[in-house]
Formats: sequence, structure tokens, C-alpha cells
Amino acid sequence: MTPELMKAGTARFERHLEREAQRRAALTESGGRSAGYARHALAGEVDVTHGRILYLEDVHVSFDGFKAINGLNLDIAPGELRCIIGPNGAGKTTMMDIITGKTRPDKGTVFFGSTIDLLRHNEPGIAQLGIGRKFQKPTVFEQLSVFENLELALKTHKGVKHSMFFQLDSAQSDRLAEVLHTIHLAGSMRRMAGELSHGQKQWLEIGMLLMQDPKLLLLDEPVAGMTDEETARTAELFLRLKGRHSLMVVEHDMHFIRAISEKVTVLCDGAVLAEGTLDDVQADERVIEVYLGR
Ligand SMILES: Nc1ncnc2c1ncn2[C@@H]1O[C@H](COP(=O)(O)OP(=O)(O)OP(=O)(O)O)[C@@H](O)[C@H]1O
Repeated sequence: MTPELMKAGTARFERHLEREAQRRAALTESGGRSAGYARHALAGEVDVTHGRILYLEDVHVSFDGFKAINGLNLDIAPGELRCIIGPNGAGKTTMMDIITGKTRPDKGTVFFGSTIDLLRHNEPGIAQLGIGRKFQKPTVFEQLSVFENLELALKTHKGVKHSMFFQLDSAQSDRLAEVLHTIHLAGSMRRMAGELSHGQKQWLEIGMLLMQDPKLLLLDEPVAGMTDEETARTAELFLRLKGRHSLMVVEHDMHFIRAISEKVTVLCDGAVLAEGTLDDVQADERVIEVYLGR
């Protein structure tokens, strides 16, 4: 797409925002799509009637005889924000690799909702089902603006092959505006992604995932390298996302975990060592021994 077409897309979007602002101003307080983002929503077509959006049972993976995942059992409720902690080599990344189809387990059950067997799907298929993953390092397109990165994420997800003349429809424009606001970048949509701070790049990448409206988001060390202020804003962001999305967050930053956590799972040697509130697991002798130190 040419720079001219991209600029035209941004200008069109800005006109849409103006029209929406006028329309909203005319609505009563309870109306309007803007009220919808924080609303608890059902997890789309994923069957969560059994109260689980993700379910792992007795999962095993070995690499050259080394048991990286060794009898892992875990489930996540719809809309839950689960924190995963554990020492280096505990199997946290490997667990995410299994959920997203990057690594095949040797044995075990991995279900998305009650009916979708993730082991029958490949990596792109799992992303299409609504499982988004954010790796530690931000991977935004530095030469594109914030707006263009978000627009591109939508196009890629929708499989738009001939993107030259792609135009956001009204619902997509609304979604993009919502996401810009959620990731604290509404005032920066014309800025090149390369000019953003590390924290803002991380938010933009989360925004790119949000454009695909994932039901489950897997986030690997999202606040690594962030300033204290960025970390606090990321905590706010995650608290806003839970409910509409289910989140699994792997982190070592205990202040951040305290700010966002309800339930914490401690992984060690490829299995769950402890699970509970942060206070529960911090008081657990086995967790102190292997992870938190004395
Ligand atoms: N492709 C692979 N081949 C061989 N060994 C691997 C492979 N992937 C992971 N491992 C090993 O499996 C174990 C679990 O690794 P994993 O990266 O999942 O741990 P982690 O909990 O994410 O650690 P960290 O906190 O350091 O990121 C480690 O001992 C690692 O060396």
C-alpha cells in the first residue's frame, strides 16, 4: 500500500471518529458502543458452559529425554486473569508453546473450551480460533504509524489478500478507536511505531492482538524493561481486559503480579507446584524453596 493510501485511511478514520463523537454526544449516558468495552462478554463461540476456557490434563513433553513438561494439569476460567510464575526452566514458555501449537506434547489433553481439541489444530489455526500470543520482545512495524499497525493487524487476521483498497468498515473503525483508547495511544495514532517508548511498543503490540478480538491472550513477561509508570499503566490495562478476554500472564515482577493477580500458578519442573492467591503461594514453603528464596 502506498503512503498516500495509508494517509487517506488515517484521514477517513479521523472523520469516522468525529462523526462518532457527534453521535455519542447526542446519546444518553447508557447508550453507545463505548460503554461496551468493559462489559463482561461470553467467550464467543467457544463452549465455556463447563466454566473453563482452557483445560490441560496430564500433559508431557520431553526434549531428548529431558522432561520439560511432566504431568501438567491446569485450567483457566472464562474472563480470568491468571498469573504464572516459576523459576527459570520451569516450563512456562514450553506450556505456552503447547497451547499455541508450536510444540506438540508427547501425551496429554489440551482443550479450548469444552469442545475444541487444540492438539488437532496447527499454529495459524489456533490463532484463528481466538488464542493470541505476545512474546517478550515487541514486534511492531517500526516504519508504520500506530494506526497503520492496528489496521494491518486486522487485515492480516481477516486474510485480506489485496489490501491496496482495503477500507475499514464502521464496526472495524469503532473497534480500532476502542483499542487505541484501551492501549493509551489514542493521542499517538499518527506517530511512527519506531518513535514510541518500549512500553508504548508493548501496548501497541497488545493492541494488534486486541484487533483480532482474541478470547484468550497469552502474555510472556509483558512488563520486562518497562518503567515503573509504564508497569502501573500496564496493570490497569490488564485489569480492564479481563472479563472480556481471558489472560494468562507469565511474569517474574512480583509488584506487577500483586497489582493484577487473583489466582497465581507456580510452575516447577514442568508441573504445577502450587496454586492460590499471591499471599498463599508466597507463604508456601515449597515455593519459597524453589523460587522466592529465603
Ligand atoms: N526445544 C528445546 N530443546 C531442548 N530443550 C528445551 C527446548 N525448549 C525448552 N527446553 C528446556 O525445557 C526446560 C523448560 O524451558 P522453558 O523455556 O519452557 O522454561 P521457562 O519456565 O519458560 O524458563 P524462563 O523463565 O527462563 O523463560 C528448560 O530446561 C529448557 O532448557
